[in-house]
Amino acid sequence: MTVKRNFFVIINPVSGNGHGKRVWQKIQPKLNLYYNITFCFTSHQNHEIDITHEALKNGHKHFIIIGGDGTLNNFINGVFSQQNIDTKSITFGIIPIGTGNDWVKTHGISKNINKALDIIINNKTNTQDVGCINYLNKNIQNKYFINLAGIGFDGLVVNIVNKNRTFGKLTYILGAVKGLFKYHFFETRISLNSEVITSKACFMIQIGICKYTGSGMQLTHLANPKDGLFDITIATSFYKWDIIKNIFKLFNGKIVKLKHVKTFKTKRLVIETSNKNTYFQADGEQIYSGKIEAFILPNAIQFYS
Ligand SMILES: Nc1ncnc2c1ncn2[C@@H]1O[C@H](COP(=O)(O)OP(=O)(O)OP(=O)(O)O)[C@@H](O)[C@H]1O
Repeated sequence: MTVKRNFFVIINPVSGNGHGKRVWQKIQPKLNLYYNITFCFTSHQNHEIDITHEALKNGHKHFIIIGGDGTLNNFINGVFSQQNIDTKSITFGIIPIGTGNDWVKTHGISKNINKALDIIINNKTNTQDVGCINYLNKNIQNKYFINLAGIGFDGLVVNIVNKNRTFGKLTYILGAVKGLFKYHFFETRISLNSEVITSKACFMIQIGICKYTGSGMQLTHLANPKDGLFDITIATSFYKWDIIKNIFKLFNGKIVKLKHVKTFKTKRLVIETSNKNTYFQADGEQIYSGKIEAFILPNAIQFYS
């Protein structure tokens, strides 16, 4: 008789408009056939971090996340904010039930619950880079991300979307439309690859590991999650009309070809922004603003895909 492996399941019951509980009831019997399961529902925002710490302390190394990009991001932050367990020995799979589910798009992980579950059961693992944000002028814990971090317009959209996610797939589009009436340019100074880039009218900075954000937009469409490098996109002087005119280019990746958009590859950068009301986001979760250093941890996570 083969010994069943232990898996720890984290379920966000409010993710993607509250389907978590139902999805869990549906897949629990199948999971029990293959694994010894311990599970925990999140009860408040960022609870995933404490749950992950506790599970790792209790010897768990294999995880299944039932949630969206935010739930996954909090799990990753739980993994990297502890020192007891070697992060490279940890594996995770995802059942994507969120609103945007952008990270899974890069890796071709199905949004069909049964197919996503089969990917975990097939036991084939992959690795990718992890981004780390270090606050240089504030005493705030590092923030980790596995998809994209952004400053400016997309940070504002995340701020809007996090207040109301009741519109399903349209949530991010409606957030972007609302953002059009609220955004402002910010002043920035970016140091990367021995170069300094300055702008008095920056619209958005993207720090990409993967390709998709905001429910399918491609702002770093050449990103390779395994090359040890960030894909940086910097858009300046983008006025309302420029956004409306180029809306389709946001989704097909051609946005990076416009004259106000510059792209770079780097493994480290430092960003300073002037305006206190400039929003920052990581994997669709709003994070603190400030002077930041972002650097990459090459192939630092192992997941089922
Ligand atoms: N019980 C809870 N009550 C309120 N918020 C919670 C709870 N559990 C987790 N959260 C928070 O919900 C947030 C959003 O979760 P998640 O991103 O997975 O779903 P989503 O926003 O619908 O999907 P996506 O990010 O893919 O668009 C996360 O910040 C998470 O910490």
